[in-house]
Amino acid sequence: MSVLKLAVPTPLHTLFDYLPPAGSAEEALQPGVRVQVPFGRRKLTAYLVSHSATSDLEPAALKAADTLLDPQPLISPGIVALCNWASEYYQHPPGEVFQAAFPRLLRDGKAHRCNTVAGWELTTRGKGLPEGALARSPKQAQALAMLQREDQVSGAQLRRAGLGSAILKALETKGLAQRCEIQPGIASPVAREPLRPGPEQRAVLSAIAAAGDGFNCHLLEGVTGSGKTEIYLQCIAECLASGRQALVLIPEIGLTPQTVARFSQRFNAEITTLHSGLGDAERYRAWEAARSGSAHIVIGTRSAVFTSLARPGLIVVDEEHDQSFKQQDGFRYSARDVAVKRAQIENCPIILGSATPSLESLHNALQGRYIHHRMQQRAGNSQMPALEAVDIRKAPLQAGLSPTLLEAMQHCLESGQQVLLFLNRRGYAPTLQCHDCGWIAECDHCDARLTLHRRQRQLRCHHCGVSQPLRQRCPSCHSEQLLATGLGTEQTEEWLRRHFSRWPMYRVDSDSMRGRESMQALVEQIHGGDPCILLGTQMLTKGHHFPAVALVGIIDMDSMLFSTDFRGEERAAQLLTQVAGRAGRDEVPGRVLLQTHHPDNPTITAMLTQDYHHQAMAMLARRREATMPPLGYLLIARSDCTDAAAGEQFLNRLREMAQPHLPAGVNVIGPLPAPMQRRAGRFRSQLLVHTCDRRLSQLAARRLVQEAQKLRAGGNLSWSLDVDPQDVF
Ligand SMILES: Nc1ncnc2c1ncn2[C@@H]1O[C@H](COP(=O)(O)OP(=O)(O)OP(=O)(O)O)[C@@H](O)[C@H]1O
Ligand SMILES: [Zn+2]
Repeated sequence: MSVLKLAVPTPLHTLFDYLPPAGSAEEALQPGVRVQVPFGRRKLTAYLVSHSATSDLEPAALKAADTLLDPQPLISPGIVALCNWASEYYQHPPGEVFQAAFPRLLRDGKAHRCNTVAGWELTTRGKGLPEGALARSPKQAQALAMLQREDQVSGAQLRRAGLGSAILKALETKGLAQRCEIQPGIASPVAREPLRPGPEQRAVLSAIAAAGDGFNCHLLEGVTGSGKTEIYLQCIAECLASGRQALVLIPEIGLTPQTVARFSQRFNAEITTLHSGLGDAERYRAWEAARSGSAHIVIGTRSAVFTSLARPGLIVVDEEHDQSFKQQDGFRYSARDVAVKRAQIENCPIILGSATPSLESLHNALQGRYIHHRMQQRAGNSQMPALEAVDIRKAPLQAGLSPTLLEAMQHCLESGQQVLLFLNRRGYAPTLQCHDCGWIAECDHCDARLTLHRRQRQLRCHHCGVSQPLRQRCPSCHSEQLLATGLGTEQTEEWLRRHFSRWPMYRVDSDSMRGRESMQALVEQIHGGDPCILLGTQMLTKGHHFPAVALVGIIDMDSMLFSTDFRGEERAAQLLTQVAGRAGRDEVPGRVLLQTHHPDNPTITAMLTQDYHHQAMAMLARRREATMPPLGYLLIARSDCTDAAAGEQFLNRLREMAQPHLPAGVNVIGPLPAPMQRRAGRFRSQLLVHTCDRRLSQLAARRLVQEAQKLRAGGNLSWSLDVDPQDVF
């Protein structure tokens, strides 16, 4: 008897046993094929993981799968292995993990169709003809010559050459040509002239080449503007030349148009993009191009890491430190870490690139697990910008801007350059308060204040999305003295529009930049190089290359200090280095002004006196002392419930049940309320598990999930386990 072990998309942490569908051939049942199964009263699309000779179920209880949906697996054995690994490592239900490897239409059980194009090729007989044959019918001779030159030619290509189907049919009748299906773009891609690498780039390129095309993880730590993208491009050119595909992961959708443009300028190749902005049909087509091998380069955000490739040859993770690589709900995985595992499984090299590498990757590089490459100079003739703190204690601020910053802006704009201002808070003001009684506008569903959005005359919660009309009076004492306190981008924008009206001003945050097109249009404007003011949140900082920006102003540096999370200082240093790195990327030298009330704060002095690498080394030493990641391992079990007490009770029970099975060295802390305990009307608590050993951490993760499943969380309580969480407090 053969029993199928299936990953069925349910929240259960197990594979399910089914008998093969009636009449299905044994050899068709390969890992990775989709199978439709009866599940309760529903029909679900499941994925075959493995076979077994036996089942723990009684033979009578074993159901047969309904139908085999694919004649052969649509995902490669590497992706099957990757999903199995991820399900185990992240302790996430296998069915949901396998879903990540398929586009929605296929998850829903739709039949698979290739993106093929109808075309023609020569038969064996046709191939045997000498060049210049069929001279008596010139059109047929022309078609023959074309088919001899290129193995396969699409119908459209032939028609463009004036060769209609009648001519091809004539060749078919003579037994010289036959119809075929061609995968578009399969022709070999051509790389256009690369830039001449500088000395540092040359060293990196030859070190990467020397490591070979088997698995190796390269950490490319290169200061902002050092030309990391050029390294990716040249490595991709090598990969394509050897007939393989490259997968490039980037942090955010906002970056796609620019990145894709840089790649398509360099390569005459099929480039496909995968990101959350695609509709189901588009996503399916892009996925199919990657899977079938017709796309040479696949560029995508987080979830693209699970996309099957026909001939994987290289993986690049750009801005590898970026938090958006971590999925924060449902299947909580780190796309960067999954990518490294994938490269190992597929036995291909991977490049993790950043000016501000995560402490995890840096640690791995220092331990010798990754090959470490550094570039400390900017590419071409540009220099690293100069950083200065602006002490704003007692300074008269206008919309958050000090006289020093205003003067620098004026000077920069008048000399024809662009200014970039960074303020990581959207809206007009983060707080609305009654001056007479002290009432503060708070969200009814979250432990959070409402942000004032003045233009829309709304109060909005940035955590649950709820909004309400702006009130005229305090609901508590009816006073009209409502004060907007604190500063958001909308407020600074309003002021700048009045006082710097000579220059165009662009606000870039998730309120003003809805959709990919708006960002793309703006990027083009900025590249035009005319003087202007850019004001934005971190959306503006990520990886953009704006050659004309000469001044960067960090309006509220202090909001980046004093985080309680253990990753707080790492994030602040990364963000600041990235923002500062937008300045002076061309010939004009850059200047960065940091406005602060705490000029002597150690984070600020470190920023001013050391580069990111040195700060990171000091942070790593502190992590080592505290045995925190990457020198310790964390898990968080979370509960989420409309009833605060029930959630905490659940975690208490979980702790009691798991504790006796946990070996020494596993420390369980909590349950404690989550940092923002109430969010969108639900109360969140958490249990923190700390160990100094990855094996122990994995053991604890398995045990927690086992016990949590026994607890059968009922009603509206849900729980989750987060392996290698991003935030703790
Ligand atoms: N070898 C080279 N010769 C001349 N110019 C180069 C060279 N390499 C890169 N550049 C140019 O330097 C600029 C910065 O390069 P790039 O954007 O790749 O840097 P980066 O390291 O990716 O920066 P960031 O981390 O800030 O995104 C680009 O305009 C690029 O064209
Ligand atoms: Zn809310």
